[in-house]
Amino acid sequence: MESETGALRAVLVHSPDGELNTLTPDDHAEFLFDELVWPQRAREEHEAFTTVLRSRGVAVLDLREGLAEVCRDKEVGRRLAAQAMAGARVPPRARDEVISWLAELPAEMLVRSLLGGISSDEVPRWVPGTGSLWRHRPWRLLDPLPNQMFTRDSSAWFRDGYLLGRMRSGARAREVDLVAALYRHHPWFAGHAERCWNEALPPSMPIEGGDLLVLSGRALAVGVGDRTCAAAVEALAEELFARELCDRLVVVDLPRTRATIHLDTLVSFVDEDAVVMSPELGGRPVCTLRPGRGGPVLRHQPDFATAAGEALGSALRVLEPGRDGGNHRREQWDDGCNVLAVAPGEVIAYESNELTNDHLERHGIGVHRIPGSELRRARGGPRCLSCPLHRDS
Ligand SMILES: NC(=O)NCCC[C@H](N)C(=O)O
Repeated sequence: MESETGALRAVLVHSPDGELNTLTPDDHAEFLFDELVWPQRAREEHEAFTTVLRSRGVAVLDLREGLAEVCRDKEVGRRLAAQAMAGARVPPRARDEVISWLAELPAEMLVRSLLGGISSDEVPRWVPGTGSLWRHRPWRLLDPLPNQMFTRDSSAWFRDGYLLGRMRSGARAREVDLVAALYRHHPWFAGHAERCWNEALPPSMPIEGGDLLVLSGRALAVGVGDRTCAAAVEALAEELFARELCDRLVVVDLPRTRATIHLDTLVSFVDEDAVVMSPELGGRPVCTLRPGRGGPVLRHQPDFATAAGEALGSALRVLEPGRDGGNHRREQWDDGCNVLAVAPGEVIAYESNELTNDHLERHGIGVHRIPGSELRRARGGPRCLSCPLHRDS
């Protein structure tokens, strides 16, 4: 992966399912959803998204199906069950038995439980250790993963390898275990097991894929804000520079608000030399990190466009829908700036963001408009819903 806009050849997605059904008015915020969504409609919207991808010749791997394939190997299934149970609400004396029960389920059912969560009363009575309170006061034994559909955040590909997310919120931490298992065991990724660029970085330093933009085969842009911390970026720079994978990080300081959780909520590439960008990003502090003898060397930059243009080697065209008037902040909240390029000058966007989409079309960008009335309630757009695995360079 050496760009954000080269013709998209393969992508990892996750079609939402049972994990959306389990949210309640009391806990949706804890799971980083601003509202409850209508699961069936969200699924249909997601299907509309993958239909466009397939119609453009993109190979689509669905995480749910891919995981079921890898869990047919019982050892892999057992390891995933054990990982899930390590953080689950299960009394210690029943843990091994519950792991064995899960590991023996058909692969599809195991995957459904890992994604959708488990209530204690779903565990069959014959599993030893599932005693009295267990039956009479059922509890959520394993939390669901309703944000798994935002495959952008749990991992990100750069060059011929990938970075695994270190998620800021516990509600998303387990997503990474599932993606890591897919990369380790699915035939699509044969030969890539050793290509995780940030394996050595500790989980205590959060970094999420939505904060990473691939500027070129030598440069990344990284947002530091609500989700990704400066320490993680510093460590990432050291790691990538030491491996000589990259020689420039453009680091953008993001506002810490719900509307601006990741860098890609404020900017995405729409063409080789063009971005759609919220005017809010324009005034943010930006610097570059480059390799130096005593560690990464920091240089302040006037703004994102200048720093990114320098990395690209040519001026960046900045399309700012709000500059023409109209209430762009409303659309930014609904992921107007979070579009997925399927080829240079051709993007997928939510249809409701009319001001932004019209602006892009006036500037020569082709826009595939998809429905997103339910999906956008979780604060993620088409870019968030996709993890590109391969693009033309
Ligand atoms: N890259 C992105 O902006 N991803 C969207 C993440 C939305 C999810 N509900 C979250 O708060 O993490």
